Amino acid sequence: MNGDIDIIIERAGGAEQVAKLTGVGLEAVRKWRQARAIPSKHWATLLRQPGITLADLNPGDAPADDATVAPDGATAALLLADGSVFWGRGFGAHSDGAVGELCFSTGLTGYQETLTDPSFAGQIITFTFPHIGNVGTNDDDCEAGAIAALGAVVRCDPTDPASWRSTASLDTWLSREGKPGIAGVDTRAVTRRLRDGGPQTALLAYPQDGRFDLDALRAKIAAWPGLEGMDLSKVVTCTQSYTWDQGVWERNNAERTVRRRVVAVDYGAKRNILRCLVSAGCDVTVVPADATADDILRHKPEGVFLSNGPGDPAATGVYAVPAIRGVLEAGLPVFGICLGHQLLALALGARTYKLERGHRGANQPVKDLSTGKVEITSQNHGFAVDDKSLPEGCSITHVSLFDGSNEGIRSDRYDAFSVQYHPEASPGPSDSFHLFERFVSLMDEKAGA
Ligand SMILES: NC(=O)CC[C@H](N)C(=O)O
Repeated sequence: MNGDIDIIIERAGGAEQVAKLTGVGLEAVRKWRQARAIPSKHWATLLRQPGITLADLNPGDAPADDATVAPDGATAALLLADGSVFWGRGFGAHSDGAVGELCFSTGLTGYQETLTDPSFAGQIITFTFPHIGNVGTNDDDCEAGAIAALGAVVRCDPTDPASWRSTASLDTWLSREGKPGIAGVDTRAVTRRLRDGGPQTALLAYPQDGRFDLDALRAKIAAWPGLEGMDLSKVVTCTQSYTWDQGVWERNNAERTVRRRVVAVDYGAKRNILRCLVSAGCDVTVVPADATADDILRHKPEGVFLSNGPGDPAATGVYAVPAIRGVLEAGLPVFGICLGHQLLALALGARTYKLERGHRGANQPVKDLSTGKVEITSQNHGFAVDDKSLPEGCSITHVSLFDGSNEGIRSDRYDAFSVQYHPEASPGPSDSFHLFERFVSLMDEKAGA
């Protein structure tokens, strides 16, 4: 791409146009800049070409720690706790500053499912795939009734939706849902920071008046306590029990006539988990996260499902663990996914910890230790079960082939098993659907069927 680019250097006291490069591409601009050894922090650009950002001209560079003035064209900013500022173009809803944990997701598809996955409450998502928003949004692909993530960080400006299924653009949908987005960010640089430096607090600002008081925004970042110790299930769970009867559209389970009564505890459940349970042969009643064992057993379930959800498992465990222990002692089959896996582990006496690098994306290889088979899985978690803390009578069943962390357990004493990953996919591969059938088999065995 070649065009005219005005180079503006920003120094204390003001900005000065120092060059006009005509008919050049990005490479020429980078070389121009390198030849003059202009550091990032004195570097701003007024770009004549749409679609080029400051990040294009600073590939891999740390953005300026002391940047205080938004470069021309920037309407939004992503500030990290380490002091860095990424400028970009805002879309979606205006925000004076959404603060939370910044994470990255490597999924190539499914941004709508990702943004609505309740497990992302308290988090700002950086999408490593550059084209986000290009197929728009619709009413069917939501994993919950609202967007759970605090905001979206993307590389390219979302284009007009190109899909017959789209009913609203990403921009319109985010606006409607009151969530901000920022485009034009060097998401590779953001991701490297998280990969190398671990999880950190960040703030996404897309102010209506276009003004950025960076000191005030940094104070907001400093005041955010972090996800550790935070129970967010209570924020995203349902307020009342309800039944769920919709299955997965591409799975026809009509041949299964015997159905099993399952209570699903909603710590922030994704809809596709409920659909998979129905398709595997379950009649599902969903109960709120703080349901006690008695509340659960009142529904006379044949099995209990523990859902995914946001936040720190240890914090949610304060009320979830006693309920799960009651269900285990009642002798019911139990199946947990993600937060449900972590809570089951806590109930069995193990510990959880915060990962150095969370697993988020639809390309995570997991080995099933009993069969030796590898499944490509969908994942979204920042905490994990500490293998070493598993008590006797509890086995490790699955392991991550990325970092060796725990991906699944089974109890020898109870009919209970769980996985850290998301067998319901959405988005992602459905290699692991068989786990829902395994849960139903446990209930069949119990019923003597
Ligand atoms: N998807 C989930 O259930 C996430 C579990 C938990 N909040 C974590 O980050 O590890």
